[in-house]
Amino acid sequence: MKFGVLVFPGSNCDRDVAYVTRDLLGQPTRMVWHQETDISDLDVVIIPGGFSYGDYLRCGAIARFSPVMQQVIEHSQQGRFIIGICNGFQVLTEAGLLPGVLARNQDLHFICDRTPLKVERNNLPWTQGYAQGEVITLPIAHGEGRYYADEKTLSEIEDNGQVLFRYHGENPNGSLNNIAGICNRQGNVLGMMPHPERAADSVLGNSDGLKLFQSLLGKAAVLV
Ligand SMILES: NC(=O)CC[C@H](N)C(=O)O
Repeated sequence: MKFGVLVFPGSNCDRDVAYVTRDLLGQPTRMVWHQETDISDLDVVIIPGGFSYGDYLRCGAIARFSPVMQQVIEHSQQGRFIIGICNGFQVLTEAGLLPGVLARNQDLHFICDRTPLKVERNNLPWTQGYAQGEVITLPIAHGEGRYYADEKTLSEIEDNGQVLFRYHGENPNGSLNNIAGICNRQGNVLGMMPHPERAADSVLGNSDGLKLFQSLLGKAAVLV
């Protein structure tokens, strides 16, 4: 399965995630500079964490205008897999590929921590390696992670089962309904604030994030 990791000026988790897909999982992986316009060779697009364009204005607000994003939108329309992690989640909401927004954390501080998460739904390629309701721990590191959506959107994503991960116990940033990760209606686009790539190698003492990438392997790239 071929993975592509988008690189914007200011991305800083791109190599970490490529280490997971290429070195830990042995999958072909290439870095995709944000000015590229042909990503048709990819099965999975990863939008990594970081500070794209310095995250001035609003996180992800400039990155979504990068040339590659038109191809990312087409990739999603074809039902192929896209995962946005942290800054990548922010880019996906800014691009309109996922509903809602990520606003400044409730206490206005940048948070760097480890947090328990509940897997809300395990019948998607992303999460099928986990048990339904399993509690895992992943690192978080963000200043704008407070998930917000208007009432109608929020009840739609809840009713459609689009919430895949919820903060368990303490809510670190004030996200509505403790939301930490959601997918689009079709399930092929996933955005999450926690960093699974930072908890994928057991040498780091926690590999709860590895299954997220592992679960995808061998799955049809196109969901209906
Ligand atoms: N780790 C990240 O991707 C951080 C995203 C963004 N810069 C924020 O602070 O919210």
